[in-house]
Amino acid sequence: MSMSKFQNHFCYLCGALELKEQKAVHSYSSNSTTGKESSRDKKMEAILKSSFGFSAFRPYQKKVIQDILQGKDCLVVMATGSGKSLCYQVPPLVVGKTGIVVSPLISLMQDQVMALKQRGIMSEYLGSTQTDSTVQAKAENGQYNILFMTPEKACSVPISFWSKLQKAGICLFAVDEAHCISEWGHDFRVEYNRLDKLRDVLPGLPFVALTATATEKVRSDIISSLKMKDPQVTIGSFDRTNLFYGVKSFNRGPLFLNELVLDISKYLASGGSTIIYCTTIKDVEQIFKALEEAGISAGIYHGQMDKKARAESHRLFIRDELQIMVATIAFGMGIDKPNIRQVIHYGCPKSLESYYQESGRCGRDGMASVCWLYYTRSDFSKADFYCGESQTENQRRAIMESLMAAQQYCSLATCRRSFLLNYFGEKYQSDKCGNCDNCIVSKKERDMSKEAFLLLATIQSCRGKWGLNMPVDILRGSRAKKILDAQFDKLPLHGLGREYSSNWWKALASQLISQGYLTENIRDVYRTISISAKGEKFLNSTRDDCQLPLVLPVTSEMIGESGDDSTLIEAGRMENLTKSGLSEAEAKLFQMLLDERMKLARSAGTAPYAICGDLTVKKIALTRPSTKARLANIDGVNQHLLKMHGDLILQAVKHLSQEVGLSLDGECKEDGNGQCTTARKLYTESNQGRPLAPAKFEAWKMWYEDGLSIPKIANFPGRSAPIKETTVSGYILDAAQEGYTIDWTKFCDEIGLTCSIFSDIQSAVSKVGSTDKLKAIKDELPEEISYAHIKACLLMQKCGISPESTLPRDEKTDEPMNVVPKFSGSPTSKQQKEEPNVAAACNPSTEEIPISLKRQKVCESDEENRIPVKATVSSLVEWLKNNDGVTLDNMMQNFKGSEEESLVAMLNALEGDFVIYRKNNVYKLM
Ligand SMILES: Nc1ncnc2c1ncn2[C@@H]1O[C@H](COP(=O)(O)OP(=O)(O)OP(=O)(O)O)[C@@H](O)[C@H]1O
Repeated sequence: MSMSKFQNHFCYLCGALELKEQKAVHSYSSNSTTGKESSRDKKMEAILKSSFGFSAFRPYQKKVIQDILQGKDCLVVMATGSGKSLCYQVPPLVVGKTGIVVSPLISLMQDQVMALKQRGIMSEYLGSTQTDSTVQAKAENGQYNILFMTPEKACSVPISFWSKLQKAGICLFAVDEAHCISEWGHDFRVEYNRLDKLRDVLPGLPFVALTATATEKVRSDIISSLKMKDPQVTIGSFDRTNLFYGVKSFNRGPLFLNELVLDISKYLASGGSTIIYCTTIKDVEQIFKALEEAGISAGIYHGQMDKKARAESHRLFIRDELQIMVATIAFGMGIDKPNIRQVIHYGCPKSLESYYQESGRCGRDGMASVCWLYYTRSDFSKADFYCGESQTENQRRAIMESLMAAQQYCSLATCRRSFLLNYFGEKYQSDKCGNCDNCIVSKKERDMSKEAFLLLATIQSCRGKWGLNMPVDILRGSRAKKILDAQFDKLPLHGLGREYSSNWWKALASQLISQGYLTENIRDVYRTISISAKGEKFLNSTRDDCQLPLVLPVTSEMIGESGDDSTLIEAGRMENLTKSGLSEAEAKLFQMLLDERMKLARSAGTAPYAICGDLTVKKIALTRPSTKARLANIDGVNQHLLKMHGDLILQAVKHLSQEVGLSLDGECKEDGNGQCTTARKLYTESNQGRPLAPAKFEAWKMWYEDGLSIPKIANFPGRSAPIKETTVSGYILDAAQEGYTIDWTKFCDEIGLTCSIFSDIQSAVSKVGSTDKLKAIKDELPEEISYAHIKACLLMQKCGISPESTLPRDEKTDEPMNVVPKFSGSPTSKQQKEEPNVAAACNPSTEEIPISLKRQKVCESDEENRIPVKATVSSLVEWLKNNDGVTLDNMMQNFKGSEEESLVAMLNALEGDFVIYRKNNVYKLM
């Protein structure tokens, strides 16, 4: 499609959809203002955190997921890296059915399956390279949350596969890279055209098409090809705000190669990945060799390599074993690596469409990343090469127009982002984005009216019959045959522009084209240049004694020539971008944590980004969490990551922070969507008691600090064999005995020690007459009263813990507690206190003092009303069930009997366990 057609289609597309989008946005916001989120919406949000680790949906994601869940067909056109995949990944987890995703490349599917598995999501792919013969059978039984398929496979599996899967449960059929359906798309795939056959096989199933590039023609092709019914069309912005755009002109040769290698070696230190795209295999090999000679290991990828070598190169790059990839654009669509920090184009690409796509492969995780384009003037004369296979004049014109747009982008003196977005039909609100070389480098400007006059006058003399080379050569005083033949050497202007290079004059011409003084015309694969009406006006108004000023920016190609020596600020340097917002020590820690992640990925046989994203590592470096709860609250940390690697990460954070001299639980300086708040110390070293046996200490730590329940500790993964729950509760009691703080309310709640059991144990002790022989006491009691109950009861009395405010009321009898003073001796003043003891340590120095407990009626309702309500883990969860979305203040209002610290401890424990999650300091149930 020609550039102008492309633009027109795009404008139409955006215009036509504006209304629909506005409606969607409106209905969405009015829903949200009612504050009544449906339970499905709540589940979506909970899954976003627990499975993906994210605290907020990106624009359009929620709307698309809601549409899919309502069974609607959807067409989603959103920029590369905007998060389209999440739109088909969340619904299967919400409804507990399989989502089918058709994807064009096996390598792409394998990478996605790898990343999903790291999130604990059941996922597999079916395609020619699948070696596990059980996958298909498991798939049809609905064992996967997400099943990827090549289009060939989707069309060739027997109908029985689909009918079985329908029985097991299927919730969507997604077609990724849906532009492959259309012959107008840039990657047409015949097999995609046969997917519509599945419409009849899977009636009523929502079909979801997703792509990053779709003109109106492609969009309607997708809709009709997939027989979509009244699809919901969502079009996101094409602005990749985290990408820096920069352009540099260069001269081919060893000098520039040295400069490039030097630049690359600087980037290496920052740890990010780089792709260098070349326009020819020769360039790929040359750069690869230059890097190799400088001792920099890089990957190489081009169409003439065999399949195996290409796959290996791809694998090493994806897994961060190689930081740099030098490639032709054959290294393309299968790149799903979110942490590419830099894409360099060595040579101008053939169109702005391909540049947007290729450069868009960096920064998919949203972190600051850079796109540099290096061009030489000779790149712009490759039209006949690109037109080589085109059949018609129209096709050739389209290719020429695309190349001219890319050339215009290179020569631009104004905001590059604004130019790019305008080209794709999206209006950019401002003249300056502040994140491209032209916006951040203050360019020198000067009056170039004299030079403009010379150039325009010479072009006028050529009468529009020539391209730009001829007038430039005339000005430079060339005596080439073509000049002599045309007698241009006789022109008075001949040789008047010798003081500037050809490229300088061409750079001036580019500016005069973009300002409308010159016009480029296409004639087959040739371009000619002529004066526009504006240019003529300028020429006519200029006389010897009076020349109107024409102030133009000195572009990078002009720098260094006759007075145009303005200095360019080094802009868009990666090392500055990735480490922005980090202090020197934090940057060091960030790098160390990236290395740790690499080790973890190697041992897990996966890619580092699949463990967790760079942005998450950066947030860990900024906040340095000391507990699982704090780690869980970081954006990007999901339940699976915490379970599999949480302990290792916390250990690494602890010792690496120490190494660089940073304290734990630092404040996040990034906005982080409210993720990073001031840390609160829950306990100090002095809270801890005497040394304990490691197993006991570990059990206490997991229970009290990490907030795990007794059954969870007993069955904690990673132990060679589970231990008994009674052993765990025994360990915790031993810790309490040694002076370690424990939350008695929580403990009694977990072991089921109620008022009436407590009372029964007291009677038994009284009957036996001593606390020495536990067995004798046990024998006096019903079977269901365990040793743990007896031990806890005795220790509570020993530690002076008041049972009336600690123990839950007996559910069966609902009777008032009848605690009879059975033990002899007199209580200490501490023991007589009626204040609740929530998180109390047993004072190890306390002598065993038999105590006499007062007879009380604490469970009576009037008494209950008088005593402020105190939270237990279960009562807190129950309350959150009915009051989802509450702040700590709300909780303190409700549980007036609980100290803030105790509430925070419980919340942290629940958060670390992924029972609840916190977003902007509002707590919600998962
Ligand atoms: N809500 C979110 N919050 C934070 N990060 C997110 C969110 N949604 C997606 N991401 C991250 O954004 C990155 C890009 O997402 P994704 O791969 O889905 O992009 P895409 O639109 O499919 O891109 P492409 O067109 O290149 O395939 C991934 O690293 C993903 O984990």
